[in-house]
Amino acid sequence: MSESSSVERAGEPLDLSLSAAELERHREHIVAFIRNQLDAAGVEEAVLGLSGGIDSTTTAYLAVEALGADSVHGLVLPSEVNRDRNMSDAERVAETLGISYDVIEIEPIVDAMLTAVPSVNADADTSSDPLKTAVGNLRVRTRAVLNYFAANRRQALVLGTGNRSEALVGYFTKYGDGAVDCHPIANLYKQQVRQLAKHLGVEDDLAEKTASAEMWSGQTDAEELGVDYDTLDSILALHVDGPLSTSATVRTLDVDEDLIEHVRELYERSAHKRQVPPGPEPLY
Ligand SMILES: Nc1ncnc2c1ncn2[C@@H]1O[C@H](COP(=O)(O)OP(=O)(O)OC[C@H]2O[C@@H]([n+]3cccc(C(=O)O)c3)[C@H](O)[C@@H]2O)[C@@H](O)[C@H]1O
Ligand SMILES: Nc1ncnc2c1ncn2[C@@H]1O[C@H](COP(=O)(O)OP(=O)(O)OP(=O)(O)O)[C@@H](O)[C@H]1O
Ligand SMILES: [Mg+2]
Repeated sequence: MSESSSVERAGEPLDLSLSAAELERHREHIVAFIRNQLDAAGVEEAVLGLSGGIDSTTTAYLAVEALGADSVHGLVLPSEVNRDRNMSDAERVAETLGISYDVIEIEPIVDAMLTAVPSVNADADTSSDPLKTAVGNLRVRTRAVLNYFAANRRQALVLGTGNRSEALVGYFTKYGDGAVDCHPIANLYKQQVRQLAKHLGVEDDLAEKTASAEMWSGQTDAEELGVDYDTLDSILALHVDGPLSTSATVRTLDVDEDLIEHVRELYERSAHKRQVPPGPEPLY
């Protein structure tokens, strides 16, 4: 990766866009998937976290199509680092869809946990790694606890919002936003999620919003990953999911070889997040 820019971009990203007919097939396939997941679990409701971002918005639209508005419940869970605009967008999504939702401030819960940890004092500098990531992940895992409390209470499943791009590079918190019962949009690369969102009627300002995990102020996915999603998706499709060699991927996308290696390393290092936690072989 070059030193000059913190976000690498391909000269010629791959066009992964789906045709209208393909988008319609994905829509039907995912809607059927959600219904099947609930049927198999013997429950009638689903809950999901609403962040105002495109992954949760798209998943919420699909869930309402699958189950009806009365069977979907949203959790809007602001922390001190969430932008107000994103939280009001999350509420806008719930209101547009006509689903019930709770707004629960998570910072007091996070603060209580940090206060309870002896080695983290109240004045600790949480703005630099590794504490910054640890606290960010604590916020994400606090949301998972609240999502499961809602699911237990309502006899519901927790819908995840992970897409294919995030899953392949491990860009999620293990047992945080990864702690869910199923991921309806798991087959779609990030740019295809945006496309499906527009196809479903999600407003453009939501569909085109810059992706952010909002684990700390000012975080964007592209800056942290070191690559923008169109480029990341292209490398994943050609080289990680697909058969192209490093050099062929470099030529096709007009990117540095270092960037391909960076993405492959993210993929390999995050294998543990895509697996069930292992134990030793049985001993007889
Ligand atoms: N090889 C290995 N085998 C088994 N387990 C391994 C392991 N390496 C680490 N681990 C375990 O995994 C932990 C690290 O994983 P984890 O706790 O997830 O932490 P980590 O991967 O360091 O951080 C989460 C990343 O996901 C991003 N994120 C999180 C949430 C949402 C979004 C979003 O897009 O919205 C993005 C976040 O910005 C950050 O870059 C280690 O502390 C260790 O417990
Ligand atoms: N403040 C929040 N309140 C409730 N749920 C949240 C909040 N922040 C994140 N989440 C949950 O965690 C998921 C993962 O966050 P992520 O940022 O990857 O997705 P997104 O916000 O929907 O889309 P984008 O990646 O484009 O920002 C969200 O889809 C949502 O379900
Ligand atoms: Mg987000």
